[in-house]
Amino acid sequence: MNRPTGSRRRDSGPTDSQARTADAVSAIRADGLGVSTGDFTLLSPTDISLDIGHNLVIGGDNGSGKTTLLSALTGLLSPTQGTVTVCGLAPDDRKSEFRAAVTGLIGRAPISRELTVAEHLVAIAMSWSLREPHTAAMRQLEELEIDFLAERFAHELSSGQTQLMQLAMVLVRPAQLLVLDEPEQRLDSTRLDLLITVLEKRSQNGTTLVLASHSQKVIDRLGEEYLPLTRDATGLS
Ligand SMILES: Nc1ncnc2c1ncn2[C@@H]1O[C@H](COP(=O)(O)OP(=O)(O)OP(=O)(O)O)[C@@H](O)[C@H]1O
Repeated sequence: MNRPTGSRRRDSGPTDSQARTADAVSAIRADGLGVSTGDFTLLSPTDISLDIGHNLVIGGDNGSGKTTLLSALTGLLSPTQGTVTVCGLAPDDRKSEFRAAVTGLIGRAPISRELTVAEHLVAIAMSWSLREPHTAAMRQLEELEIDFLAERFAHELSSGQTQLMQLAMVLVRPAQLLVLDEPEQRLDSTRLDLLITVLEKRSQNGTTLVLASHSQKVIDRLGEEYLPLTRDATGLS
C-alpha cells in the first residue's frame, strides 16, 4: 500500500478561510486507489488524504505509477480499484464543475501552429471569462519570464521554452487544485528556481499543488506532504 511518509507542513498552515473550506471538503481523498490492466499493475493501491491549501509531491522510480496516479486524480484515466474524490468531486475532466476546480499538465498540451504564444494564453483566459484576457496572458508570460516570446508561434520554441509556455497555459487560468507531472522537465536550474518560486506564490495564495517530480529541489521546497510510490511485485516485468 502506498501512503504519504508524513507531514512536512508549513509553519503558517492554511488561512482561516482555507481551514473552513477544508472542514467541508478535502483536496484529495483516495482509499486503495489502484490501476491495473489484466494481471499487470500500473499503480499499486494508494491512500491519500490531503487538505485544501496543502501541497503533495509524489516521487518514486521510473515506472512506479506517478503519471498513472495523476491521470486518475484528473479524470484522464479510470481507477480499477479503490475510491477517489478531488475537491469533493469524482474526477471527470469532461464535467465543467470538475474542470473549474482542477487543472494540470500531464504530458504535452495540444498547441496550434496557427496561434502565437500569447494567443494561446489569451484564448484560454477568454474561455475562463477573465476580465482582461490579453493583460492576464502577458502577466503570466512575464511571471515565467517568457514575455519576449509572446509573438512567436508556439512551434518555434526550444524544448525548455515549450515547457514554460505549457506551464503558462495552465497557470493563466484560475483553479483550486493544480496537478503537474514532472514540471522540472527540460528546465535549466535558473528556470527551475523561477518555477518553484511561482508555484510557492500560488500555494501561498491558496492553490493546492499536486506534483510528481524526480527533482530533490522540488521535493524539498514544495513537498509539504511526500508520497514515494513503489511498484507492487505484480507490477514488475
Ligand atoms: N497505457 C499503458 N498500458 C500498459 N501499461 C502502462 C501504460 N502506461 C504506463 N504503463 C505502465 O505502468 C507503469 C506506471 O507507469 P507511469 O507512467 O505511471 O510511471 P511513472 O512513475 O510516471 O514513470 P516515470 O518516472 O518514468 O515518468 C509502468 O510500468 C508503465 O510501463
